[in-house]
Amino acid sequence: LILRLMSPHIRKYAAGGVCVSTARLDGKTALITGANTGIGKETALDLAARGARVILACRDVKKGEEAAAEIRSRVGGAQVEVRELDLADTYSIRAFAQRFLREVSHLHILINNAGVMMCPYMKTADGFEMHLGVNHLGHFLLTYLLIGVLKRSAPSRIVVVSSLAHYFGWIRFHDLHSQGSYNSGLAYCQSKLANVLFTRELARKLTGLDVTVNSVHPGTVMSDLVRHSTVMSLMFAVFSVFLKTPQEGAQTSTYCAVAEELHSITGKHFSDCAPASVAPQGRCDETARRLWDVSCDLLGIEWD
Ligand SMILES: NC(=O)C1=CN([C@@H]2O[C@H](COP(=O)(O)OP(=O)(O)OC[C@H]3O[C@@H](n4cnc5c(N)ncnc54)[C@H](OP(=O)(O)O)[C@@H]3O)[C@@H](O)[C@H]2O)C=CC1
Ligand SMILES: CC1=C(/C=C/C(C)=C/C=C/C(C)=C/C=O)C(C)(C)CCC1
Repeated sequence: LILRLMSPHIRKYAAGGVCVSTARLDGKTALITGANTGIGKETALDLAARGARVILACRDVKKGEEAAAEIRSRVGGAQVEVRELDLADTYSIRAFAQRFLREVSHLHILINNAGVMMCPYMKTADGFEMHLGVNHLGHFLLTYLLIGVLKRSAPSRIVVVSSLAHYFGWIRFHDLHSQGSYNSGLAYCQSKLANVLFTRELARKLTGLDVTVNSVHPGTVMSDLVRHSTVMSLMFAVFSVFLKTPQEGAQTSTYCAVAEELHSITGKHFSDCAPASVAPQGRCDETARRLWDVSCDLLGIEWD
């Protein structure tokens, strides 16, 4: 009964920061990975409502089309398109980028949102551990392939959806793919720390080019992310009143993508539409550079 009485107050508190920017995005193009559900879908809806052409990059085109139809029904005149992208397969990422670059001339907002959490030990098509492969390496390659169009479209922004979970991660350079020992929670935390370190190093490399990159903790959000963990699914069900809705969880991604006051802010981390602190292991330039070099080697690319 107490919880029920308190519920509206808890909900108001749990909802967190709101993006109050009224910035319009008419004539702008945005690309969001994993936009068929959860935080990505709500971010896509918000950007579409601001007038952007929004490309939903999804591994399951059918699910993507369902999300696009929902967005069109909620936002009159929404310009949303679905393209196939499986971040667990570098062939798919390259095919996606090739088609994208053929069909789309500008890209003003890239949101690296897709993610997998606490899955059983699995490898991507290229033999990368799934968390590292999808959450970090897949987005690393995608960003590499799209950096030219982002530069040509400047001012442009990259938003990397990381997590507070990066605090509990460290980069295990001696066993990046967890072949020696695997803990699904730690593998997730490692990949979210990689997101923060990637943001840091990319921001350094893009200095002066009017392409910014910031990372985000969306909050603890009720979504399909916990699908692989029974314990987490139960916790989410029990604590649901404390969790953000996906719409609330999308606020900080949207804020980093559109807020006027962030036009020249880069290499920073945000939560609840405000600057947030980064764990010490996420502030180490040497680790960021080392991870960058290892990622290039694994993907067979050169990116200075
Ligand atoms: N929910 C939370 O509490 C928190 C979430 N985050 C981060 O927010 C981001 C969004 O998560 P959220 O919306 O909660 O989770 P969801 O599980 O609802 O959404 C994740 C999205 O990523 C997609 N995805 C997974 N694997 C791949 C792949 N191989 N290729 C392409 N797309 C893929 C999923 O597609 P499909 O539907 O086909 O599986 C889905 O669209 C993630 O990066 C997550 O780490 C961070 C902190 C907390
Ligand atoms: C125990 C507990 C909570 C549960 C937290 C959980 C389950 C966090 C999950 C975080 C995730 C999934 C991060 C992803 O990057 C709440 C709701 C804060 C309320 C207070 C007690």
